[in-house]
Amino acid sequence: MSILIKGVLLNDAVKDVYIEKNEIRHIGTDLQVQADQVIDGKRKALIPGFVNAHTHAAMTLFRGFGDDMALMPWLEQKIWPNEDKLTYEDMYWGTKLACLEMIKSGTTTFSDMYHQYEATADAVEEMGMRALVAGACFDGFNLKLAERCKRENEKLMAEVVGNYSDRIRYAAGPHAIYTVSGELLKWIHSFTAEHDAPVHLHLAETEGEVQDSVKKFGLTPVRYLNKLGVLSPRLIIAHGIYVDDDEIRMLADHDVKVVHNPASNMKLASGIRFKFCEMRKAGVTVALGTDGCSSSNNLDMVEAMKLASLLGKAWRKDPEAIPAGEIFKAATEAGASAIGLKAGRIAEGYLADLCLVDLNIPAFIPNHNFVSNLVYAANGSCIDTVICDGKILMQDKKVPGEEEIMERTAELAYKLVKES
Ligand SMILES: N[C@@H](CCSC[C@H]1O[C@@H](n2cnc3c(=O)[nH]cnc32)[C@H](O)[C@@H]1O)C(=O)O
Ligand SMILES: [Zn+2]
Repeated sequence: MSILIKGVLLNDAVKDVYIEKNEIRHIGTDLQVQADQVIDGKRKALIPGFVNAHTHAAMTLFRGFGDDMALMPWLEQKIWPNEDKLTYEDMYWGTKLACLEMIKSGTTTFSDMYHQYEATADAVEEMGMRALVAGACFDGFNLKLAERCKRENEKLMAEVVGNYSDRIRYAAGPHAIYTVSGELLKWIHSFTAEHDAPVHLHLAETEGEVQDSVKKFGLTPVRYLNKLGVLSPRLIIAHGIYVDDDEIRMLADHDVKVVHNPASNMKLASGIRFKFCEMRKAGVTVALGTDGCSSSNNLDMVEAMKLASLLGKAWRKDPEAIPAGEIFKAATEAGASAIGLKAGRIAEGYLADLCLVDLNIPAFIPNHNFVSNLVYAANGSCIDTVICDGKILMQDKKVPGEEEIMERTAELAYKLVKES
């Protein structure tokens, strides 16, 4: 299987890009190669596929449900009681809708933390995307439940993870420090060290979480994790809003990855002063995510880039903070490196996870500065073609089977919420 993209705009020059199997093989001008498929890149730009580094895919089912609430009442009153009722079918179709939405807005990889590992993985497998799927758990500081979480993760590793293609990888998914005991966090740290797997955790998301952490553990969230000995390069923390300078240094020293979720942080009013610049300066890998569709309420990484950049400028009163090129890197290269993928860049030898952007729309006219237009002027609907793992997932803005996915998910979500 090979693809030749002819005459496409790439970093301000017109290039040909040749893809063989799942890799970018050659980048040049006027490449004379035979390919199974040829894509005309005229009036299109080539970018790496986005990496949505924190989401709960099947939360598409709860889009528009439980709006305008703060994190804890939203989770406790609206989300958790309904998540308990999710069936395999709900999860599978909810994830398919998330994949559809992500493909349509240029995301090729996402890092997920939700229920029912297999339902998520089955949907991702069929949609052709890449995902880091977390074996999510919380023990509520209950020893019996902690044991259950351990057995579930062991079982996933022994019997489930290997059934999927290498587009799907396993992470452990302890939910947060207010729902998961220190003992379980430590167990997860050593279990994942043995298997060299990432750990995906919500951390330092609200002021309330920090206050509770100080009350309960005598330490702020990052210091608490440091004391438990679970900070590592495999740890991916979502949110990380409430961290001081010493904690940023701890994150940098242990090469912990941080995911900024601007839409969710603003909608739940969790906090706006995400320290993007300080973290980058300290050498922390900062990726970008949307979070789930009940707090986001979409999975559009183009929109997330704009929100992150503008929010960062606004609270600092500094228009020079987080320029377009920097947030574009967070949404691509940093996301890929956070989850350990050789992707997020267009270079020979990198994974063929790519998007063609339609330049024939008002947001790209004039095109003095492509990255500026992409971040500040466009939204996810500018994406025309998506390639993941060397296969075309969308062409001319059409994804095969999209009508069925929308119909099925709408029905299931309606039933779920109506019965709540
Ligand atoms: N309770 C599950 C695992 C949790 S999945 C991840 C959870 O994170 C929830 N969630 C979504 N967004 C956020 C957020 O911003 N902060 C904290 N939790 C969130 C989501 O609704 C879901 O319940 C089990 O042990 O089987
Ligand atoms: Zn989340």
